[in-house]
Amino acid sequence: MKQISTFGSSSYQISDLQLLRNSDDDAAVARLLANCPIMQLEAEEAVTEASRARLYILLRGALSVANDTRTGMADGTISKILPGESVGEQSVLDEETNLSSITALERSEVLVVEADLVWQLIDESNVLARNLLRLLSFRIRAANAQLRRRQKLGEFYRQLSMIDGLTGLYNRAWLNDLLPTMVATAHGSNAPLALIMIDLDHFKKFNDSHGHLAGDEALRSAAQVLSGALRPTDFAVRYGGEEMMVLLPDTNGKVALAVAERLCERMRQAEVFDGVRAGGVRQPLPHITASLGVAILQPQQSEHDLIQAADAALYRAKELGRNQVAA
Ligand SMILES: Nc1nc2c(ncn2[C@@H]2O[C@H](COP(=O)(O)OP(=O)(O)OP(=O)(O)O)[C@@H](O)[C@H]2O)c(=O)[nH]1
Repeated sequence: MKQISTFGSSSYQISDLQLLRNSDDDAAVARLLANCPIMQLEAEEAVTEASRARLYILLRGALSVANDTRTGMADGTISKILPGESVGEQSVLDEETNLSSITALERSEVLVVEADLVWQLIDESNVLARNLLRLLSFRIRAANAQLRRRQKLGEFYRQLSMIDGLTGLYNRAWLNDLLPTMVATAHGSNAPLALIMIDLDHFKKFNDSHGHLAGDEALRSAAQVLSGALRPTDFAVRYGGEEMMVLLPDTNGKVALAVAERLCERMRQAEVFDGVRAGGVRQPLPHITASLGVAILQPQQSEHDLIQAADAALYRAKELGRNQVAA
């Protein structure tokens, strides 16, 4: 980076500098800038002493600015600065180190304005203050818009991380997040909460006989039975390998048992097909069955104990011969 002239001895005009455009008195502003150096950078050359609080106004070429490279706040944003635009306003206003790293994308010429002079310009000509306010307001709006986009994206990924990839049901992370709240809500409002634990029968044998991929298809069919048979206020969760769970808010024991019976029947009737074969023909596989255990949240009961109660009921259904419901 080498000095090639000063603003006063160059042919650049105040109108070339966005931050100083539309002043009442260009000549007065030009006088203040007269001794400011114009530095030349070769392509890929970095601005030296970029950390000093200074204003850099690009006159020719293009700069790349990577934000906040050393604070850990770096968000990977890289901006391209074009002639007339500036870098470093924020650090001058904050009287802090400039944490951007500035590099020339091609041979460039940069006007360097020291922080003291920026303040003098603000004091003596309100054009800089006015343009700075406009610029900062634009940046706040852009930053807010970016923040909103990121929040949306974050929420999207958060929700995605709560869904089981194979079945599309909620996963264990969702359960850990939501069940304590559901239990607390039920206790708080004295409303019943039912939990049905579902486990496919002899699933190991199914896998062994038809292959793991067919087993996956069976899990998907079972999940479809659950999602297709529930009210919008109910939730179906893949609890573990071939264990699933249904949560029914505002549902008493009698109704929960009826729902479990319905699920058991639909599970029995669900068709499972092999994966797509050559020629597109999908082979039907033997039907799967499931055992279901029903539990209703008792006063003072924790979510952990509620799950255990449903698990114990499921165990009884298995003991009684599988393909049935127990409470
Ligand atoms: N295909 C497939 N199989 C799975 C998946 N998760 C767990 N399994 C299988 O599910 C089987 C569960 O077997 P077990 O726990 O012995 O129970 P089971 O054979 O269903 O017998 P019972 O529950 O007593 O009726 C195991 O063979 C697991 O490998 C999965 O995502 N896909």
